[in-house]
Amino acid sequence: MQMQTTQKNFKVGMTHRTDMRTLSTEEINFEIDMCIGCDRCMRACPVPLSSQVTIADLNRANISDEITPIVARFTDECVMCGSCVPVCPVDNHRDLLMLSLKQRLGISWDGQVDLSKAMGHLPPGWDVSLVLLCLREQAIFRDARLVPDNYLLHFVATSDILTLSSGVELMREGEFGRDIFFILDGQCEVFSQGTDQLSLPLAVLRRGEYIGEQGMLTGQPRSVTVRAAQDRTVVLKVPEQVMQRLMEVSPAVQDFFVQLSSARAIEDMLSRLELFKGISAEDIHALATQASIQRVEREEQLFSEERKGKPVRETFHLLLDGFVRVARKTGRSEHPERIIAYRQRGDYFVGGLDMLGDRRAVTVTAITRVTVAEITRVQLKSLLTRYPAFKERIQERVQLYQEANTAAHSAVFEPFDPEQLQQALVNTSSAAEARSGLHALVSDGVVEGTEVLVIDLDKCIHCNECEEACERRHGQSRMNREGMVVGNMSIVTACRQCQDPVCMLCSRAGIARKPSGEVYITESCIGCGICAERCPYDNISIVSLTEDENEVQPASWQRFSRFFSKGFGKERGRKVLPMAQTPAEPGPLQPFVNDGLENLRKKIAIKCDLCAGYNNQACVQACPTGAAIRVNPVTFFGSTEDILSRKAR
Ligand SMILES: Nc1ncnc2c1ncn2[C@@H]1O[C@@H]2COP(=O)(O)O[C@H]2[C@H]1O
Repeated sequence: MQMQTTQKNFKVGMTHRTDMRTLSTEEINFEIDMCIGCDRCMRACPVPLSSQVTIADLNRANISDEITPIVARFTDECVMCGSCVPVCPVDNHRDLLMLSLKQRLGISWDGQVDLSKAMGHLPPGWDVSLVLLCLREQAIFRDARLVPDNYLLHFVATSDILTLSSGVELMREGEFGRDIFFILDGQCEVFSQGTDQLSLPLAVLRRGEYIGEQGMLTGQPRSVTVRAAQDRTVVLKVPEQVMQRLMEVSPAVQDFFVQLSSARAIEDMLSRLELFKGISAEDIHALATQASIQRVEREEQLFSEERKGKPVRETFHLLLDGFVRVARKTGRSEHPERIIAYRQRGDYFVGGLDMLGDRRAVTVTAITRVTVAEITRVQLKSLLTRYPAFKERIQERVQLYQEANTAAHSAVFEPFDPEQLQQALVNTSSAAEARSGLHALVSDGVVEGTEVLVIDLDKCIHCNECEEACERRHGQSRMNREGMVVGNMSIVTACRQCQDPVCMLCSRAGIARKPSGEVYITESCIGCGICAERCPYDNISIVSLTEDENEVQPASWQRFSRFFSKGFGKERGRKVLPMAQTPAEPGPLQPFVNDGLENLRKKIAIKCDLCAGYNNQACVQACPTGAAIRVNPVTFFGSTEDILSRKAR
């Protein structure tokens, strides 16, 4: 028996696992010896194909070269959710055994490519080699040693080739979308929506350039509108998961792509900021390309008081996306930190907020996943010297920040207008109460949502109609009306449709987002539970589609399916399949549908999708007193720029 030892890249779709390690050959043999063949792991496995594979097949594959095509496919489809581990009576690490198989088999992009779908959409006169030639014009694909032809072929095979007539819209400003578009031929015009419905032309993009990376990387709505500017403009529309897969199999592409894309995002953001008005396009371009980018995870610090005096204090930090908390240590054990402010995408720090202030450091912590650009002291100083108006604006801003810091000593979040919260229907008895409520909203991440369901407790008669209507419509209630109480409002426990939903990091595209913002479960979902684990707010549940968790009965899925196909848009009690009731765009990823295996699905995720596909929301509609309403929490705050300009008035 010859075991291959080559270690292939195995990161794909597994960013949720931080506890992975490679098993040695001795450990693999030990684990297989321990296995009693009870098959409980296979029954717990959510991958539909697991019904066709036995544990004996997997054990054989683990210790020999006997790998059947179905075991190879199952290994590729394993999402490393870990469902197999807790059910094992002998405490085997079946997940790590699957990992070792994945390593031995390598990535599926090394294998054969099925180009039939791509061939069907080629424009007249085009062939696959021309598509590859055009893709090689993209800076990130230029080096064939980093991205071999076979990877590009897989890339094309799992994407869509579109041929557009002049004027056809590729994306609209403000809509959500996570696909990226590579221009293969022709050109596209980029517009920003000005006032009075006037479009402001920003740029023309040509073959060799790409569009839509900001939505893909940050989850934010499209920053501009893009239309084809020539007849027969040919673009490759690449789903997020396919781009992620390419970046994972070729990490060098990832570094290059993130660097290029961040430079564009910074340039875009700097040229829109009031602070940078009057600075030349060349200087903004130079700042953007030289800035360094940092990805900060939830609850990690961007910088802290302990780093006082370190270079960070002289750096300009620009938040490209996400939310942060700005605080200062109190030295008291019961309230160790005092929150001074919350900052979001587009906000910035100069020398850690206090360059000209009391020179005391602050601690800045990510509340959500954050991307931050750092502009160094040298670059900043050069701007301050060459642009007096910029220097003046910085000084004004720092002064305002300092005032906000001083106000923070009264234990309230100063740059907040309680009237605004009142307008947003929160009727609190005092401004201080509103402010402490605001702290709760931010700390609990409510502000991260785009659509939050709240219940006005003054109007609520506790009839539970909202939850029951949800259950009637979807078969399972997707909400719990009890949640955090702020003033007289209850923040319902239900999906808030986050700005940058971490649940959407699904390698199977089991969750997608409609252009209008609703995040919904797609037909590709297998209920592996990774999204539920990722959701910081516990707003996703997994339901079994079988009669008995331990007895897999494909027939019950078929029964659900029948109701699904008949029950479009109708309320059918408990029997409706709990996923979006429309063929909502964007749909599931092609490789995971239409292969017949959906009939073997065992579980599915459920979450509130704002009743996608219906013309009203069951909970809001059913409330007899009008207590249940939807609000956009970001309107509670405004950006720091808004807040400071209000203060200055
Ligand atoms: N000023 C600009 N010039 C050229 N392209 C842009 C500009 N601003 C944004 N874009 C691109 O247009 C895309 C719109 O969608 P995204 O925000 O996802 O990503 C954006 C960028 O790819």
